[in-house]
Amino acid sequence: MSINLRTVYAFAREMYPKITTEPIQYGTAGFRGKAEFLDSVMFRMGVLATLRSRFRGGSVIGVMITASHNPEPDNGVKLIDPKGEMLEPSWETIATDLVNVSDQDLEQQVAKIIKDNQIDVASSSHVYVGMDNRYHSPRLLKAVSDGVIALKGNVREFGIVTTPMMHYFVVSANTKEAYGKPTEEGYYKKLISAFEELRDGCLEKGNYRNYLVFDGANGVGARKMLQFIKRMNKSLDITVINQGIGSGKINEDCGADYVKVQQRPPKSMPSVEPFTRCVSVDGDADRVVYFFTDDSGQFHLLDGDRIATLVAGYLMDLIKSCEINLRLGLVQTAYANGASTDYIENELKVPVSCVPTGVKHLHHKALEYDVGIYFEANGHGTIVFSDYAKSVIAQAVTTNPKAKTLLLLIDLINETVGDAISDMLLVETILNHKGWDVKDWISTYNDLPNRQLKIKVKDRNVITTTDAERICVKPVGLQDEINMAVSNYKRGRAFVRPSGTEDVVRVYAEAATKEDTENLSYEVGLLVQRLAGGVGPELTKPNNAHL
Ligand SMILES: CC(=O)N[C@H]1[C@@H](OP(=O)(O)O)O[C@H](CO)[C@@H](O)[C@@H]1O
Ligand SMILES: [Mg+2]
Repeated sequence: MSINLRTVYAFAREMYPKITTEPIQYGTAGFRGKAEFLDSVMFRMGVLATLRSRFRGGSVIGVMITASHNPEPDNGVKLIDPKGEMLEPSWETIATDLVNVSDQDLEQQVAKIIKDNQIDVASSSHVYVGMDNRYHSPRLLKAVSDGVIALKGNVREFGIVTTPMMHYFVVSANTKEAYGKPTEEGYYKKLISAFEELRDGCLEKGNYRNYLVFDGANGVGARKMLQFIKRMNKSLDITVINQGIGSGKINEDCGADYVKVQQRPPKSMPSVEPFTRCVSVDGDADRVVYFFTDDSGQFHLLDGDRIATLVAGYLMDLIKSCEINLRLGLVQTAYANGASTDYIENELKVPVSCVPTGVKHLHHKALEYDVGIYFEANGHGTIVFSDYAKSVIAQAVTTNPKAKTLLLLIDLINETVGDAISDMLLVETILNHKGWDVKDWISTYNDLPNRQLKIKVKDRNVITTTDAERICVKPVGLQDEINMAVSNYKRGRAFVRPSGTEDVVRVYAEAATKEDTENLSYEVGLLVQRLAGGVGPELTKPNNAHL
């Protein structure tokens, strides 16, 4: 097979010209931005995925087109490596360089990647591509596929799928189907069979009821949940809201990010019995949070930290009862509620570590344990089992029937990446086995009140951080001022960092009371505006501000 790089250049210039010189960076979760500027980025990512596949000996590389929790006009793209991990960091730089060169320099840049990485361009290449349900996604998917075709790679289009489904397809294909069948039906079948076997016909137990409300964020998660319901043997009774039909916009006033950050139910929430379990996922269904309203109308959130602690407690007990010895560990980020970290360390007595934001960091750290549980507070996470853990569990099944539950859990969990639907089915399994309702679940510890703010600044990269983003290094002096502010609040903690997905600086604050939290976040927000070049509107002063 011969490849003429001229064709790539001609293709790009004719069909996907670069229409902006604004630099774009491969961030926390790939490239993100306004959809109208992304055609050339998509074409080039198709090209890069093809090269990456050749570099990895013809293994399947995945490309997912989505902007996850971002508003509807945004879109984005991320690459999935052969084992289902996020793209290797050194290739993030290659990706950034490739999308930022001019059309004229594209041919030379592609040649450079081939040369630097000694890629055999005549070898075979396989790329899987999928997209969320944004109206501009089909156009962008075509651009990715054209990028693959320009380099004579093989492309398989999966249409509208969730991000975790794409990870599952890639791993299934690269393990020659040992992980599952790389099809939509294969995915449903794997999860549903494990879930139903774990229920074993027992749909309600103790305080656990079989009913829940599912907020699909008007995204792909809603569509897929409806497909799950069709295939499940009534093992869960689910009402799906924000299905993405009609006028609802993706993530607008609904979905996991809205519910977590605003700390309130989606605007379109129907009236339900107090204490009904409600679930919200984000636009590409890789995050999940639970929430409920009590009998006085008060909203309560059960976020990623709650899911992580529930899973850790349950798995620890189960492993113990199987009489096997496995090293279990939990990974969080700085956004984890301080009360959850205390609970993990002091009550569960499980080792816990803190890493920078972004699933790639959490996943990597979790691989150090036999059973590694990782969740971002926003509900993005999963559990990974080492090969050693899997063999010990498989061995235990021969002598202890309880180990069968562990084996089924491994099938239910999408180990490749955080998966909102798989995580939800896991939580439902655990609550069902324990006979727990949301009151039992939330009573394990009390969250510290917390608040996140987004601050607009001229250039968010003036902020740099260290110690898993908990300490701000630049601008000089900002951290000292934050420390001073924090010292005035009981159980106070605050940090700032530039977002990797939005053009904002994020402020996080927690403290013993809601009032203190509001004040602390406001104070730190003002500090960022003053010392890091704030350009946004004046911050709203909390009612009780003492400043
Ligand atoms: C505070 C927060 O929720 N940050 C999110 C958000 O990253 P930022 O870099 O903070 O924009 O999007 C990431 C991708 O979805 C997710 O991994 C991360 O947790
Ligand atoms: Mg997402």
